[in-house]
Amino acid sequence: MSRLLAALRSPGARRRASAAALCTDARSELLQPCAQAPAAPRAKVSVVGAGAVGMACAVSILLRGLGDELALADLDAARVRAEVLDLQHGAALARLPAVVGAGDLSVTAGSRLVVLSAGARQREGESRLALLQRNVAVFRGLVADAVRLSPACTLLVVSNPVDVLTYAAWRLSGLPPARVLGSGCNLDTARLRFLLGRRLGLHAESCQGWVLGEHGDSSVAVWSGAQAAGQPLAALGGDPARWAQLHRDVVAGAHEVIRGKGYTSWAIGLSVADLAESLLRDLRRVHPVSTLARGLYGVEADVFLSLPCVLGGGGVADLVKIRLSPDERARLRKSADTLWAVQKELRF
Ligand SMILES: NC(=O)C1=CN([C@@H]2O[C@H](COP(=O)(O)OP(=O)(O)OC[C@H]3O[C@@H](n4cnc5c(N)ncnc54)[C@H](O)[C@@H]3O)[C@@H](O)[C@H]2O)C=CC1
Ligand SMILES: CC(=O)C(=O)O
Repeated sequence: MSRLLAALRSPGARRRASAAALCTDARSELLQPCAQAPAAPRAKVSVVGAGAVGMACAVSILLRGLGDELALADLDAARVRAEVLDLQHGAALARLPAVVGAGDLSVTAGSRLVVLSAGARQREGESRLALLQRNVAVFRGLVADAVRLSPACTLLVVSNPVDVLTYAAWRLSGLPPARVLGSGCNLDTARLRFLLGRRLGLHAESCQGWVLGEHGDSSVAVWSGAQAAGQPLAALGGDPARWAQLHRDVVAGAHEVIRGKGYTSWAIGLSVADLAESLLRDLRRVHPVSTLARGLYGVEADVFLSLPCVLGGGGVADLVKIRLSPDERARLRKSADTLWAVQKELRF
C-alpha cells in the first residue's frame, strides 16, 4: 500500500489517476450498464510470434473480420506492446475487435485458434529444414503452455520447417492430430495458381491445382488434377516441361522474395487468414495443409505433410482421397521420406 501511495506522489501518476477518474465519470454519465459481466469472447485468435509473419497473419485475420479478440504474444514485450498500440490506433478505421498483447503467453488464454509463428527465419539461401534445431527448442518452450491456456484450441503452425514443427507441436501438445495442422502447401498452392493464371491470362482464382507434400524443395505439383477456367490442364495440351518449370518457380519463389526483402510475409499472412476463416467459421473448405499422413499414399511413419484437408470448427474434419498418377504418388512418398529422414532424429 505504501508503495502505491509513493507511486501516486509522482506528478505523472497523479495525472494518469485523475484522467482515469474523469473517464470513469464520463462513462457512467454516458452508459447505463446492463450485462453483469462482459461477454466472453466467442472466437479468440492468438498469434504467438509477432514478427514479420505474425503481424502479416494478424492484419490479414483482422481485415477479414475473423474472431472477436486478437491476442499477440512475443518474447519481445516492448515490440508487442508497440504492435498492439499501432493496431489499436486503426480501430476506428477498420472496425477492429479488441486487440491485446503481452510478452508471455498468458494473454492467449481461452483461444479457439492459436497461430504459432515464433522463432528463427531462413537466412538467404538457407533451406527450411536447416532451421529445425533452433525452432524445435522454441516450440519446446511454447506449445505445452499454449495448450494449457487454451485447451479447446486448434494449433496452426507456421514457423519453419513447418511440416516437422507441426509434428513437434502435435507431440508436445498431446492434442489429437485433427487439432494440430501446419500452413504447409496452402501458400505453395496459392503461388502455383498465381503463376498459372499469369501464364494463361486468367485470375489466380480461376486456376485450380494442388501442391502437396513438404512445404519446400520436395513438394509435388499435382498436374493430373489441375484445371484452368474449369478445363483440365491435361486437355489443353502444351509442353509438360513448361508446366514443370512453373512448379520450379513456386519452389524458387520464397527464395526470390527472401533475397529481395530478407523474409516473406504478405502471402503467408493471407494464406493463414484463409485457413483461419475455414476453421473459425466451420466452412468445410478444402485446403492443402500439413496433417498426419500415416497410412495414406504409402506413408508408414508419423510424418506431417500437405494433403487436401476439409477444414471445419474442430480442425481437420476429413482428408480428401485424391487420385494421383503413379509418378505423383512416388514423388509424394519421396517427400515423406525426406521429412522422415530429418524428423526421426528429433528427441522429446
Ligand atoms: N510456413 C510458411 O509458409 C512460412 C513460414 N515462415 C516462418 O515463420 C517464422 C517467423 O518468421 P518471421 O516473422 O519472418 O521472423 P521474425 O524474426 O520477424 O519474427 C519471429 C518472432 O518470434 C519471436 N519469438 C522467438 N522466440 C519466441 C518465443 N519463445 N516466444 C514468443 N515469441 C518468440 C521473436 O521475438 C520474433 O518477434 C520463421 O520460422 C519463418 O521461416 C515464414 C514465411 C512463410
Ligand atoms: C519462407 C517460406 O517458407 C515461404 O515463404 O514459403
